[in-house]
Amino acid sequence: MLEIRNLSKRYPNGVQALKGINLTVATGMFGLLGPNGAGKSTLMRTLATLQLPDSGQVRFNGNQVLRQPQLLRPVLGYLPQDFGVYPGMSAFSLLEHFALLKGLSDKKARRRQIDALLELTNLSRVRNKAVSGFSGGMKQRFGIAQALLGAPKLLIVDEPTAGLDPEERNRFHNLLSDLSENTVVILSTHIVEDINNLCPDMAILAQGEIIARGAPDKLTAMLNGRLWRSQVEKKQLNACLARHQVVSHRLVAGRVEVRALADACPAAGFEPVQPDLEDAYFSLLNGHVGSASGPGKNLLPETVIPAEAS
Ligand SMILES: Nc1ncnc2c1ncn2[C@@H]1O[C@H](COP(=O)(O)OP(=O)(O)OP(=O)(O)O)[C@@H](O)[C@H]1O
Repeated sequence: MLEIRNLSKRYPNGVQALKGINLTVATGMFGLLGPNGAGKSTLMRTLATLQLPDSGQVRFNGNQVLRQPQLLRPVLGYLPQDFGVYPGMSAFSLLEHFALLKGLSDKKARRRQIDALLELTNLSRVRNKAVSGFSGGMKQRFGIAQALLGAPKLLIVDEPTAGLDPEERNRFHNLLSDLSENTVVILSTHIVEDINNLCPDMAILAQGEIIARGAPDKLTAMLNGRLWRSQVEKKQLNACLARHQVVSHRLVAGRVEVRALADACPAAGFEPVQPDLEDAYFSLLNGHVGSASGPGKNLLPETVIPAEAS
């Protein structure tokens, strides 16, 4: 169990990256979804004990992580957004190097674990090849192998599928999903589909605040019966944006598909549409529905669990 209480961080340039974050995360896959600059990496680095917040507490299985990071590190796996590798070092040698740094001192046990992780991440075939020459997908799988050294109980993965092709992404998802059975896995991403596919529980982070928390289908359900779709010409888009509560718009075969929120059909040409997580995400981000303090506060449905009370 991971407990985050009142976590705040302001960088020296004045940016307030985290504003009193409260979250409790149990074993399984937890998605942290947010746009660029929301504060996801700041939160991930703080949980990984790589940087300190200005205030707040983090506890993992009862231990105070910020005060005693040495208690978390042996059971922590972290895959950062970008990680460098020593040029020319093979996958095996690099894993051995990380394993030693992680304190896996028994040579036989260490090598057994490295072999198993290379197998798990489908890298046995290239174990003696330089990681610096790997494709993006292979590098990410190597990243997860190093994060899994020491069989972590808390696994933090920051934007893991950016740049992966669909096949690699699928493989990576399956791997994460298998791992989450007895581990707290926190997946931070701006890719809604990744969260939808993988996470039974999630939170949305925007401008350093948790604006919603709950199961993806519960967050989506708050839009049931209130989402409408229409296709308009590009030149009509601005008028449509001005007139309706537009959640999103995208080009479909040269025309613009507009999705809007309304309690009843907003205009001729609109038809009801089944909401998905992306609709819920945009609605919450734009304040059409959601957070207790946001612009849509009077629309707060019971299914959206706002940020936990401090
Ligand atoms: N070392 C730093 N010094 C100053 N400002 C920073 C630093 N790191 C991050 N920030 C700022 O803090 C805010 C949150 O950044 P952070 O990288 O945590 O967000 P993010 O959600 O991970 O975004 P992205 O998806 O783009 O990586 C941003 O405004 C960013 O510019």
